[in-house]
Amino acid sequence: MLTGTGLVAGYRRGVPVLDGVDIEIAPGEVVGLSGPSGCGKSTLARVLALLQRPWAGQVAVDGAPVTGFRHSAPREQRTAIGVVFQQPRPAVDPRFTLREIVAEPLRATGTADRVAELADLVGLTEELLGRRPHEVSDGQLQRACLARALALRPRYLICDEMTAMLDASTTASLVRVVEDRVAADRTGVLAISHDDGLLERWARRTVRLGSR
Ligand SMILES: Nc1ncnc2c1ncn2[C@@H]1O[C@H](COP(=O)(O)OP(=O)(O)OP(=O)(O)O)[C@@H](O)[C@H]1O
Repeated sequence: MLTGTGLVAGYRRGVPVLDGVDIEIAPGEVVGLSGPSGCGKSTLARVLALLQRPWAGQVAVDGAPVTGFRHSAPREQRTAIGVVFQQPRPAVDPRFTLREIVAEPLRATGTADRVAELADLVGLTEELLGRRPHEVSDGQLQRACLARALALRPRYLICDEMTAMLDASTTASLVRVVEDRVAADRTGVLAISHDDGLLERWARRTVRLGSR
């Protein structure tokens, strides 16, 4: 279980964006997260992905409380949680090929086979893997970002508006990739979206963050 308990987080002193949020994502479960623009969905995503330290409250991964965030997050906990953001371009190094982007988390273990397997999973051809971000579409780049997020077989996956910039067919295809991971590996998913229709189809239950 990936849990957040009593989470308080924000950017300006004394103005919390999250003010006591509780959330839990079980293995094999897709939890939707919706709410008006600015209510803190991405902030919650970053806290649960261990990329931002909450001011108060606790994140726990499979029962183990998280003590460090960002670079001080323990590797075992950091790699248990994959994350995909809305905009793929700021999330990648523009000098890398798609192959290098997908292979980034694998550098320590270094398996070329795994890159081929991941590319196949998300529908990237060998030819696309050789291109750089400016030579591919947003949808193709987002496929690479999803493959990168799945590279280390995370137990939890946070999709922060992953498909908001994409057309209906690419959206359906990426949602299918994630659904397959849920079915095959019992990955727990937090699916953040403005699109209530998408969450209705995708999530077993949806948590709504209030407006401020
Ligand atoms: N880096 C930052 N510095 C200062 N304020 C920020 C920062 N990031 C977000 N905020 C503010 O925190 C609040 C919550 O932002 P957040 O991105 O978490 O909301 P959201 O629900 O994901 O919004 P959206 O649906 O528009 O993406 C907003 O008022 C936003 O302006």
